[in-house]
Amino acid sequence: MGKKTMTLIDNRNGKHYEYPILEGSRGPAAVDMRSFYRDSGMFSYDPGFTSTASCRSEITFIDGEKGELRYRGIPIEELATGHSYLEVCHLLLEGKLPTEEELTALDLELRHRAFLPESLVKLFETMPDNAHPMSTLSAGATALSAFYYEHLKLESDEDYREMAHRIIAKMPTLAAFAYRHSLGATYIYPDIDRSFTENFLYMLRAYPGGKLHRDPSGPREIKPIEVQALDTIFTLHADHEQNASTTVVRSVASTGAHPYVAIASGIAALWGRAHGGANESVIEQLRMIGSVENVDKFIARAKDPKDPFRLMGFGHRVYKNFDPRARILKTLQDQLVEELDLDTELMRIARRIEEIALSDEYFIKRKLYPNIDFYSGIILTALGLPRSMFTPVFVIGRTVGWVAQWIEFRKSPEAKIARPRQLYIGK
Ligand SMILES: CC(=O)SCCNC(=O)CCNC(=O)[C@H](O)C(C)(C)COP(=O)(O)OP(=O)(O)OC[C@H]1O[C@@H](n2cnc3c(N)ncnc32)[C@H](O)[C@@H]1OP(=O)(O)O
Ligand SMILES: O=C([O-])CC(=O)C(=O)O
Repeated sequence: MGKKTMTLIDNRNGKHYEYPILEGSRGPAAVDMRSFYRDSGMFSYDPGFTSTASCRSEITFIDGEKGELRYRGIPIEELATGHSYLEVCHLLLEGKLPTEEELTALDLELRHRAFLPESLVKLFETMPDNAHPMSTLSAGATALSAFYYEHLKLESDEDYREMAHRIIAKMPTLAAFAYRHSLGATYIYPDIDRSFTENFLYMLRAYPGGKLHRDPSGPREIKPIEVQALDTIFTLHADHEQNASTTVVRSVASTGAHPYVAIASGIAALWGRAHGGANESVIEQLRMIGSVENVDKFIARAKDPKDPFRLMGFGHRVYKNFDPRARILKTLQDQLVEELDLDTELMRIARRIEEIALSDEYFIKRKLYPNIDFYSGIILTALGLPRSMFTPVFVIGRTVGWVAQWIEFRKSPEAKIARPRQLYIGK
């Protein structure tokens, strides 16, 4: 039996084009549309890429209507409750969860690679006092490309692994140094005896000499429950298919640039309020709302088309249902409320917003639900992180996703330079 084909018609001139139906496909995407666009000279106009797939990927699956998320086929709920962030890193990079030996090897490798080249540390000194940690972090990631220029040419799987592990391991150190620089505080170097996640809290909290103490007004002991909560937060942020920052990472990859520069570009893209920067804005907004009694007033503002005010942490391009990560964070908040002394007033405001929004015609019609950024800030605050470090935490968690997507792109036989067309409307 011959291959099945589909006929597409260019309705500008009635010309017919015939293409083989892709194996296993159903519906309108059954043929490779690129052939049609190429042969007919047509292209689609899709600002914001609302319905354009830029790649095929095996890494992350989202069903936005149902509110489902899976990394390499495993539901996020299972990963967040039953596996560590390092296991998730292995899963994303290698396509499977690690054995015990593989996990130990990855853990040791990341501990050893957490240190920054000493002269890179001087870069932080060139930044203005009070620089936002996201500026410094993005500059630091770019600078790494100069120190590890050899990663421009990757040949073996081992080369790819080394490149990936190096940047994943160094990102918490870059973020912690960026933060300490913004305070004018002495840098605390990674402690090889501490795990990936604990080390980050340690580098943020310790005094020079590495001491931690129980003084509630100063750096405090790191509780295992804090490490576990932050580890879960890293897992929830680890990947999210072709979001804006990952799209930037893949676009930069498509020109053949250094992987660490692509990741620095991802950091820049993540910073904006419409994307990862929303986690910082949510807390600002909850504080601005101030009390449960004021919630209605701000909901009314969010609905007013003439008012630019938007509810931060609400809405998502793909989820037309509750973001499953927000659900997990909400449960985590309930579990931590006593032990971590969460800000219950902010929690009450957040829950009231959610309650009103989910029963309001405006939000229902537009399918606007809380996203991951809505609930993360309250937990991060209880962990002692200032607002300016919320998006850097997102960066630390997401670095593995960016790297995995970069590698998938570079190894794909379909990889092409990212180069959309435009509709010219000028003279
Ligand atoms: C990790 C992440 O990146 S998750 C996203 C984090 N960002 C935020 O939380 C910021 C607030 N949310 C938003 O700005 C948007 O919902 C985005 C950027 C996340 C998604 O944007 P898009 O998919 O392009 O949706 P778009 O902006 O077209 O919104 C669709 C409609 O919902 C409304 N809407 C979307 N989000 C909100 C919101 N947070 N508050 C009030 N109204 C909203 C829009 O005004 C628009 O209404 P209209 O149809 O009457 O014009
Ligand atoms: O997928 C998106 O558009 C944004 C998002 O939730 C993420 O990057 O985690």
